[in-house]
Amino acid sequence: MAQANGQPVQIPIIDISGAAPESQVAKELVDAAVTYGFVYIKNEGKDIPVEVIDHTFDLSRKFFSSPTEEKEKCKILENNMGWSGMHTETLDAKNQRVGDFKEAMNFGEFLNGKAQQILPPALIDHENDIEQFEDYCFNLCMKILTLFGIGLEIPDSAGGKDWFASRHARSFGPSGRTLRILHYPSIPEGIDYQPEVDIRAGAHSDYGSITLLFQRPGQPGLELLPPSTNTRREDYGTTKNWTPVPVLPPGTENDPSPPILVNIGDLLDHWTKNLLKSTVHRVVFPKDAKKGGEDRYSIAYFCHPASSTVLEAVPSKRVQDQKSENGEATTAITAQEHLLGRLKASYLSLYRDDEKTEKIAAA
Ligand SMILES: O=C(O)CCC(=O)C(=O)O
Ligand SMILES: [Fe+2]
Repeated sequence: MAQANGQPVQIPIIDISGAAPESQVAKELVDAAVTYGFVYIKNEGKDIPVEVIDHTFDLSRKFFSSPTEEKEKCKILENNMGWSGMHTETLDAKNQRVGDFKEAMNFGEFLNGKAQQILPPALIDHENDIEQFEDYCFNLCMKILTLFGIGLEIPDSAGGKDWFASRHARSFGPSGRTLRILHYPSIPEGIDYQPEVDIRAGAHSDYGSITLLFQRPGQPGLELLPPSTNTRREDYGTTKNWTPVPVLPPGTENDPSPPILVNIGDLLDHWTKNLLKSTVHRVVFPKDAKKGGEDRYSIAYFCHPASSTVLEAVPSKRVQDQKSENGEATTAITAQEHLLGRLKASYLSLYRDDEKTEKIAAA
């Protein structure tokens, strides 16, 4: 396993399919979230059928190989839905020379099975499939959030195991939930590629409560900074603490599909007073990238509580015993305020004025 600061980093692989007692699984999940902010969920197709995942990757390939003029028709808007082309995002502007070597397509929430955005020609006939995949992801997130309720020992009198999950329920209204397909091309011939500064997705942490990440065998590139290394942002470009996150960690090589990675986002980190860690990660080119190599495709599902959720104190002793970063009680803001704060910090030019901010909030 890869080393960071001399310490082996071994992200746990957890089977949540019911083979092990729930309380044990919940404890392992919380421990992984506290130590690494990342955990692998063993994937034997019980929560999301393997063919559904494979089909979504097929659709992703179909979309990204469609003509640019078609993709332009669904260009990303201030509501965070749509297509963003190569180099349009720069996730770690301090340490990057050019924008990310990636293109992505964001799907916002579906309403009664219908997308609330323009779908590109390549996907227009697959609205149901995409909605079905989104639904599987949502249900898996609810299961994981329930396990967090158990693992953090929220008393039944305070809402118990449903405490987190219920605040994510669709019936509570809109949320920042986003399904994102990503394509990282291999390096085109003749480009002035500089491995020290050119990166597929710059260092960042995710914004929501939890993220699901689907990867493909033979398409590595994800790396994380273990929270224990306390790496400073200004050192992201040079630090040796970056640790590869393999697509197929030992023991999963023969599974029907790679494990699904789950990572904690900034909102859940904030909500739990930094007990569960929102870990910085990035996507790099393979070491021999100059020789071409495979394109990388991944799918991320960013789960958020309902926008109106007040991020009040979590009724868990373990969370309450946690000192806030500034030593004071965390002010209760809403999920929506939290997301807007993070979006504004990252995409200042896009969220320049309050009018746009309100549009996003209403989305
Ligand atoms: O593509 C990946 O493996 C990671 C993507 C990611 O971190 C993100 O979109 O937030
Ligand atoms: Fe991410």
